[in-house]
Amino acid sequence: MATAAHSVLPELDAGAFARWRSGGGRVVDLLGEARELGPVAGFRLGDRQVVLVTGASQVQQVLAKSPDTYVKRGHRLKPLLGEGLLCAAGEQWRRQRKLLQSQFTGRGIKVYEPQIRAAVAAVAERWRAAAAAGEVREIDADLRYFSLDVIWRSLTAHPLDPETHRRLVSAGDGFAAIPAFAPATGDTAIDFRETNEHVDRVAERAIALAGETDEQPGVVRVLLQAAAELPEYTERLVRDELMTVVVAGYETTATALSWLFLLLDAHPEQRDLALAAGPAGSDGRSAAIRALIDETLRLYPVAWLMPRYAAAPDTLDGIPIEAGTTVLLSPYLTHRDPELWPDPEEFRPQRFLDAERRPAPGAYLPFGLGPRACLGAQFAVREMAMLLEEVLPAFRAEVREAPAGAGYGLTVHPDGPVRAVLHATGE
Ligand code: HEM
Repeated sequence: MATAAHSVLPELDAGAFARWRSGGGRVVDLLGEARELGPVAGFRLGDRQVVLVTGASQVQQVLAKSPDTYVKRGHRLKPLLGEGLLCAAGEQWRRQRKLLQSQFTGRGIKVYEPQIRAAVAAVAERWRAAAAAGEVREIDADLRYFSLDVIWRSLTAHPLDPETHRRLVSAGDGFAAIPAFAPATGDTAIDFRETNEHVDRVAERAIALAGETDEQPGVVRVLLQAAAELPEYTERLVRDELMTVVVAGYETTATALSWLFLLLDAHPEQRDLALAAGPAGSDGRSAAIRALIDETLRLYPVAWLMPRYAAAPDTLDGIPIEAGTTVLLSPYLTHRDPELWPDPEEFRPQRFLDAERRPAPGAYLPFGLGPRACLGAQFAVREMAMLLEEVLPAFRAEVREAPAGAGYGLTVHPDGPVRAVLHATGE
């Protein structure tokens, strides 16, 4: 909460950034150091002021209460996704969001459930064969395939084909080259031509395939209708929006699922507890599975760093914020704040089952908060839950090779393949 008396921004000393940089440290370590200074803390990048906001009420203020003060300006994905929803701003963003919102409400996503179910069945079939053969599988690759298949089927009513899969995996390598926070690492411009070529071809294919079905799937239909009626919906914008949905929803969901299987491997009792919470399809089982998802996203909120730009002066926690300041929010650091989350490093899904202890506003934000919160949050949770409802009772994934740690790029991700043997358990 803003107070009348102004305090001074606690800042990392001038040498901290230089020391961190020359030591080849990770961005998360620098930010972790800043977080120790308080809920609102700063450091300087050359002549640029950066303010890290991790306190719950201040996060709430930036994202939910004052979204017109703290705006998105540019986006790390803009060279690839152009004016798509993730990168758009101002009035244009508002119009675009309104158009797609109806497709992603609780009711809107019901339409996609048969497509999700088909993608779940394909994973279960692959895992059944792998379990029978005792094969070691890269389950992170299976989960990426699954989340792409879900989006592709939802957009086009067709299963993912090998050509599209190949193009999207290549494009994904282009996205992976994007640093967590470009100014911090000083990286030079990346050449996105090849990635954009893949993205263009995939968008063309999505539109062509969606046109083959009589009943065009929701998102594509809505976009093509807009293109026919509204001059601002150019061919390029339709492409940007379609690819935004694919890109924003693919790696994020797959990465969250990879973390979930790694956490369950380290805490096998949590799988047993979730299955014991009630029979298949019961409310108890659903709530327990939802808690596994929520707790995974608390420890590993895939979009772990969200930049904003102060378009006007403001006060945060009594600290004046000048217009032009870069403001960083980190769900990852907020979710691991011991003042907000007891024993924050522990994987304890039960904390989400206790209705009396709802997180404070601003303390939990794996999907962001406020008007720019994730468009696909309900879709992502539904997709993850439908997969888990099917595969958790049927298989236990025994991880044979786990990555050494986390990579902190555009997403926080396991920094290597997750190799596992699947044991058929057949509930
Ligand atoms: C576990 C999975 C996911 C996570 C953790 C996640 C996280 C996020 C976060 C944190 C934001 C806000 C970024 C910011 O405020 O700067 C966001 C925005 C967005 N997400 Fe997701 N997301 C996920 C899945 C999806 C899916 C499945 C879709 C689409 C089907 C999607 C589409 C979008 C879009 C379009 C935006 C931009 C919204 C806007 O600016 O109006 N996301 N996501």
